[in-house]
Amino acid sequence: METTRNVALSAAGLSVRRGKKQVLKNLEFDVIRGSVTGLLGPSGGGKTTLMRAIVGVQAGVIGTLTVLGEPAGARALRSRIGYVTQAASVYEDLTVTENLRFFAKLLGAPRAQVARVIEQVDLASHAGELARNLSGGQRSRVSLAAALLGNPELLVLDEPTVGLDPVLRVELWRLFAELADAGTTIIVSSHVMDEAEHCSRLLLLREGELIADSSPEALLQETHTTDVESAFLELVR
Ligand SMILES: Nc1ncnc2c1ncn2[C@@H]1O[C@H](COP(=O)(O)OP(=O)(O)OP(=O)(O)O)[C@@H](O)[C@H]1O
Repeated sequence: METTRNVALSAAGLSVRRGKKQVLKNLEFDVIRGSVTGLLGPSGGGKTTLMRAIVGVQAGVIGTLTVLGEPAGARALRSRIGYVTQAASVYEDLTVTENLRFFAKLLGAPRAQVARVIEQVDLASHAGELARNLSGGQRSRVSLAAALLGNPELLVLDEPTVGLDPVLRVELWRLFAELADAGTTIIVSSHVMDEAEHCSRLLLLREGELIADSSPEALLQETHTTDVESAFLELVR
């Protein structure tokens, strides 16, 4: 049994209805602080909806969802959570540094953190470039850098590795591991099953249901498979 202090997230009887459709169905899980949890599953499975519920921007949430000891959506959580959506939010006519200075000001984060977060996402050589001239992957890293300002305790990242080349992908996973080692809890979604190996814990969502809640190693063992893609296929058979 985990102590409450060690639990970053706790969901019980968590359901979400969007329009006529029930898109999350009675989810039950805990996430331990300082872990990297992968939210995996096919498109439309409910990953983004679950992330939106965790950060408190999803309507129609039923059940219990406790985040860092507070009910999801509580005002006190705003500065404690960093959220990166699939669509990068950057100002086109500002440079990378100017974008981050702006976000630091909004958050009340020290300006001195700007250079650090730019370094963390490997954009130092592009710091003076206008956002409009960046590639898609570079823009999404600006959003990630903004989410790192203020040292949030929980990072919620929706498909952060989409559009990145393999080298950058590996570097980003290394950064996530370092942040987790330092105590940050990370929830990261992906529909690339291979990325599961970088997570300490996997939550597999399919059509709104949690079909696995396991470590990558245990999942492979339980399903007698050698990769997460095959494990997933085995589970849905
Ligand atoms: N605004 C909305 N109104 C009604 N239903 C929605 C809305 N947005 C998403 N849905 C439905 O909710 C379900 C889950 O969508 P969600 O975006 O959470 O899935 P996902 O696993 O993140 O998919 P993807 O990997 O494609 O981003 C889908 O069936 C989708 O059609």
